[in-house]
Amino acid sequence: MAAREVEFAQVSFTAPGGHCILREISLRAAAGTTTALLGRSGSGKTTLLRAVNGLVRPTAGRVLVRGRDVAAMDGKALVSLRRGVGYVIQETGLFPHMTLARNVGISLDLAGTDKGEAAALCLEMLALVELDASMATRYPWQLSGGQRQRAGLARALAAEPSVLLMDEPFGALDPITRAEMQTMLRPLLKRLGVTTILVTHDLDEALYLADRVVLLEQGSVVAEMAADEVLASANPAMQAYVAATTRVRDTGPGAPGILREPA
Ligand SMILES: Nc1ncnc2c1ncn2[C@@H]1O[C@H](COP(=O)(O)OP(=O)(O)OP(=O)(O)O)[C@@H](O)[C@H]1O
Repeated sequence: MAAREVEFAQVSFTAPGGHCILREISLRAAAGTTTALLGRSGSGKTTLLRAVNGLVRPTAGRVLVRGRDVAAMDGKALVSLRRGVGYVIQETGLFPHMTLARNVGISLDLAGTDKGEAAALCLEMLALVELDASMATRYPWQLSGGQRQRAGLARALAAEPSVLLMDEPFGALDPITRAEMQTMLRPLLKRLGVTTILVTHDLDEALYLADRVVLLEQGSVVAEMAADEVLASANPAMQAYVAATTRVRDTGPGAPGILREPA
């Protein structure tokens, strides 16, 4: 069986006010696979994702990254964990006062990488996400949204993480740029063999990028399956999600491709 890079074991999280946000979630992400977290707004996707890098501490259960319990980690161990766990968010989190080269190189600086080597690695990272080397001297505000997302991804990958967390990374992009990003990302994730957990509201994105798909409702997992099983799934929650988010779906050869209302 493939190694389990990330494992949630009976993870619950109750916010200080008593609001139960995650309920006994048990999931496993095998090394090198991509798992998409789907679910309506407020279902707990981001909270679950942030439990992997220790930004959220479960009130019960354990989150294991490569077999190590994140909750048991102290300051130093957490810093080292986060170095191995890339984090990409919709707002990119790029530092506005730093050029792309510095933004991308920041994890290398922190790791004490030699300056010349870091500069070469930055260019390598930009090439990896298909950004021209001339972008290295630009500031984030001198880039388009799609270029900023590529830079955010380059920064996350620079530290060679074994786990990559992506929280609606392309949510703010226009459909064409979003599709370009997905096309770039899919082979890249496979090539790097990074274990990815992706939060998305976009079913097509989940089906295109992920090996496994998990559906959350009110903090509980209500469906979990291989991506290629989703459209034909007999799981009522998954069926309802697919129906509610789909207006056009090619149902095979000769499909009319016309717009239809969700059931
Ligand atoms: N630290 C916290 N304290 C209190 N409530 C919280 C906290 N973090 C999240 N919540 C609440 O937990 C619920 C789940 O939030 P979360 O951001 O995980 O959902 P989500 O599925 O990612 O939503 P979206 O798709 O809109 O980003 C929401 O009701 C949110 O208001």
